[in-house]
Amino acid sequence: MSRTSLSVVSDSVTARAPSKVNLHLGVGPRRDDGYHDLVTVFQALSLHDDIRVARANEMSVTVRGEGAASVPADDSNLAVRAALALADWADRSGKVAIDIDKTIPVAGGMAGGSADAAGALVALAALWKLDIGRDDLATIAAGLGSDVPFALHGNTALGTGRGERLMQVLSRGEFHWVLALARDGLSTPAVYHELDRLRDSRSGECADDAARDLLRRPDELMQALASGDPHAVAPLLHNDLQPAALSLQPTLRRTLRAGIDAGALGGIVSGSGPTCAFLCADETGAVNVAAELSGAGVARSVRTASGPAAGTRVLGADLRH
Ligand SMILES: C[C@@](CO)(OP(=O)(O)O)[C@H](O)COP(=O)(O)OP(=O)(O)OC[C@H]1O[C@@H](n2ccc(N)nc2=O)[C@H](O)[C@@H]1O
Ligand SMILES: Nc1ncnc2c1ncn2[C@@H]1O[C@H](COP(=O)(O)OP(=O)(O)O)[C@@H](O)[C@H]1O
Repeated sequence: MSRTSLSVVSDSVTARAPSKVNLHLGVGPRRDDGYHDLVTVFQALSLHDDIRVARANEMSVTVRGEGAASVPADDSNLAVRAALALADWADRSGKVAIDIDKTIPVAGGMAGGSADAAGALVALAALWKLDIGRDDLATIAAGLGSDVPFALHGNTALGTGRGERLMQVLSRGEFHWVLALARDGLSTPAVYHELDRLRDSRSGECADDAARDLLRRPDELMQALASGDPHAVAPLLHNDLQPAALSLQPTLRRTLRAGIDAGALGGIVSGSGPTCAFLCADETGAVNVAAELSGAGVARSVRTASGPAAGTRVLGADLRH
């Protein structure tokens, strides 16, 4: 090894973190700690955020891109919380400048904040050259939010517990999606709360049998994913949070209908919403559906994306000799 390469120092590292859609989201009754047990199938999508971390004299965060104005630029930013949690694990100071380039809609049900947290963890582990295993990283991630472990993991996975316990799901080929971004976001706790309210108003306490049913593993969907056939997957898309999201934002019904009318195989509210995700037969189909949806005036903006996408990974480091 030459003397030059021995003294190479990375000044900054950039990580890319994916968004997600829940192809299946089964939600159990509210637990005593306020969370809900889930059985969910996550798929990571190509729509991503880039998170750059650089050595600095103090902690700072800047956010640009999609919805940047509504993202906190203080200690409540999930990427800052992630940096502080990792610094604590490594027993070092968290003096870094974090720069987030957002493409994932904020408060859109696509886990953008979780992606930024995962990006900060992966980029900083590389910048600081930490000897940290996947399990420790996943434990720190789960402490930051239920969706953060999946943002690290990527691909397609079955999530249980709060959504933080993951098992890889076999998914063949590439799936093509159209995403209809809404004008206003939806708060995740508010949507879970609305689901509880709707369930309570229907039947009082959730019976044990009914709760077990809600948390059944979606085997048919998992077989369809393994077949790689979007026609088989589309009718099996399911989201228990969808009625709650529609109750809080009734105009989403029109968006869902417009996507199907435009030729999508299936449409669903993504997680807690309000982004609507449409599964299409192929890439050309997705481009056509996106064009028609854009013209229908039912969304703030329309994107195409593919999945499964890789988990959070380092893109590159800026080196100083
Ligand atoms: C709904 C989902 C579906 O994947 O994603 P989004 O649509 O928000 O992206 C997730 O469950 C969101 O996960 P995440 O956004 O990480 O939530 P957390 O920070 O852990 O929790 C925020 C709040 O959501 C509610 N919550 C979250 C997860 C869960 N299993 N049960 C819950 O009841 C709780 O009210 C909690 O206080
Ligand atoms: N880095 C971040 N990016 C986006 N939102 C963040 C971030 N840090 C904190 N937040 C807060 O988290 C909330 C949820 O954002 P987000 O993760 O984008 O949506 P969702 O939970 O619907 O997937 C936002 O309203 C925002 O106030």
